[in-house]
Amino acid sequence: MSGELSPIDKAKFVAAKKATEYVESGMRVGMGTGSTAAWLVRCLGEMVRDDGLRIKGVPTSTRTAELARNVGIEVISLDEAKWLDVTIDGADEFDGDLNLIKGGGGALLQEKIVATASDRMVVIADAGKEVDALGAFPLPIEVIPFGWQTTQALVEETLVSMDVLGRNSSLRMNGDAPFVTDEGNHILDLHLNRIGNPRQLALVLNQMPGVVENGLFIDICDSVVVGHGDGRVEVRDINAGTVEQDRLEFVETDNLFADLDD
Ligand SMILES: O=C(CO)[C@H](O)[C@H](O)COP(=O)(O)O
Repeated sequence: MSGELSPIDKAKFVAAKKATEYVESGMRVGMGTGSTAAWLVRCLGEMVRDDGLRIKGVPTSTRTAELARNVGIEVISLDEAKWLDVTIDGADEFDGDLNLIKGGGGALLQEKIVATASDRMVVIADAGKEVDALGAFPLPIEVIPFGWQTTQALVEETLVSMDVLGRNSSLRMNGDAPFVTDEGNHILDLHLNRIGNPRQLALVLNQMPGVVENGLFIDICDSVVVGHGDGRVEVRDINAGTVEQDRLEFVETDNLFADLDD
């Protein structure tokens, strides 16, 4: 790959690299979706090829499955794995209770199923993803295509009645057509600004007909590895707060960049 990585990509890389410490040979590993999770998959692929790491990976999207196979990770389905030792994934926002907004990449449904089927969920994120209160990032909800506009109206009406939303949601697009998830559904992005009670909102959303899943991950994440552009990383733990601070070097290897080559 030509050119220097941006500070944000370095931050994502060091978070991902640090999180590989949660992975040992023989484990079944859930692998997230997005640009940070892609660094994790590349790092694990390098360890499989160069260090003899033996893992079975369960991807959370077709994109991640393709990348994992390309870097030499054995890919199995969640039903083959049945239960996972650890899932490592990115996030769009995390708060002080390690609750998350996910789904910016549109893979929230598989991501939530996989994370919930894991002994441990580790989030990897650059420092800019940390917030006091969730909601500045638009909250994605996955809805079935049938009657999606009726579902959107129901969601908006309900949220207005809860004083959460001023009728501000949008259908996610992919060019001129609605974005379609791996499950064949659409995504509505809810522009909320600030979510006062994420736990209640997650429950309310999932009770609505037509809503398949929402991007609030409540009480699912166990640890967050926060990366900085200068190589510093911090590990936050749900029970123990910040448990570790470290600094990693960014080492460019051809293997790591194989899928990024022009
Ligand atoms: O939830 C996700 C995909 O559905 C991603 O983890 C989230 O959008 C973060 O992505 P990135 O690492 O590219 O910032």
